[in-house]
Amino acid sequence: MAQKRTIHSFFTPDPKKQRIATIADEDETPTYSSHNTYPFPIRDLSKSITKELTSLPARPGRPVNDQPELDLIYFEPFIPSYLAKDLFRFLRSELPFYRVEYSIKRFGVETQIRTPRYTTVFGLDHTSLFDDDNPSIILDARTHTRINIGEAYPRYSPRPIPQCLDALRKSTEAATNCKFNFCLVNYYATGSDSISFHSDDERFLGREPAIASFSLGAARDFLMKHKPVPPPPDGQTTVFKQLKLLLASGDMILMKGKTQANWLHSIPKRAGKSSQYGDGRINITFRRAMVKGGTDNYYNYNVGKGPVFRWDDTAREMKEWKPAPKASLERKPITHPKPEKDEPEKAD
Ligand SMILES: O=C(O)CCC(=O)C(=O)O
Ligand SMILES: [Fe+2]
Repeated sequence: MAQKRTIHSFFTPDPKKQRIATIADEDETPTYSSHNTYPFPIRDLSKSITKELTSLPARPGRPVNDQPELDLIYFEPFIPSYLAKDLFRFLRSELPFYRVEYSIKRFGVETQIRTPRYTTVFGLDHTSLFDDDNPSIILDARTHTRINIGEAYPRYSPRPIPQCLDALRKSTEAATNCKFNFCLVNYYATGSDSISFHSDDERFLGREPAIASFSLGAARDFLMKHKPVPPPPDGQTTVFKQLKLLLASGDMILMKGKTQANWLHSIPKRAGKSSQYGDGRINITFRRAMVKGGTDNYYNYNVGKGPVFRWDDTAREMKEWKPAPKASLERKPITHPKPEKDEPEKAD
């Protein structure tokens, strides 16, 4: 059910409120979303920000549908800029990222592909549910009986959407009247990171999928072009215009209807000056996968089997992240079980 919106929610909030609603509220003890599939616990948004997300979008969306089979709603912005800036920094610091490599057959030759951006993903397809009381348990969505995760999802164990992204998912669902069970995140570290022309038209998304796509951080061009069409028998060719939208921090594009079946989109590499955020940009997409194959596909291409990366605020870049080594048995003071007074609490 869509939440009811008040008229004032369509205006940018009053600047006084901006100071109160900070992401990491100093007076609040932080809480975390934890799960056995997460490399580390993921910090939750403060209560005030979580509440503020329920009153979005900052502006109503405008339809962009002036070309054949193009069906977009453009929220400019969905998230007001002061909040988008905090959310960008928060998510960049708190989420685990991956730089996935995989191989595909290109013209019959096995080719190694390195994804030219950092990615991460959370969610579970429509056939299953995380148990609300114990998210390490997955239930069959129809019968609500426990499923064997290793049998149903043999390659990757699904990850629940952490609170910091789930709050935005709920707000997006209320604003669009669409349902989403997946959240994919891209981090473009510099202008050299990109995504090439593609459409999100996988069968596991069902017919006419709706995809909500958020931008945070540096502005980047979003290009759209129509898929090639066979020439009609009368020889007349339709001319499609290519679209170029400069996506700014806080903007959201809802792609729906026939868009994915007929149009391609990309974020090309870009040269030139950095914005106030440096070159970093986060893209968040909410989607709805219908079958188990979709879950496997999303984890395979957005998490993979490689190392975890985490933002390092001193180095100001993503660094490979490794769990802190556990104190090994040999290092435990077996002969003197009581630690010395000035021994640090943690061995590592
Ligand atoms: O970064 C973006 O705006 C687009 C990302 C995208 O198209 C995708 O992840 O499928
Ligand atoms: Fe896409």
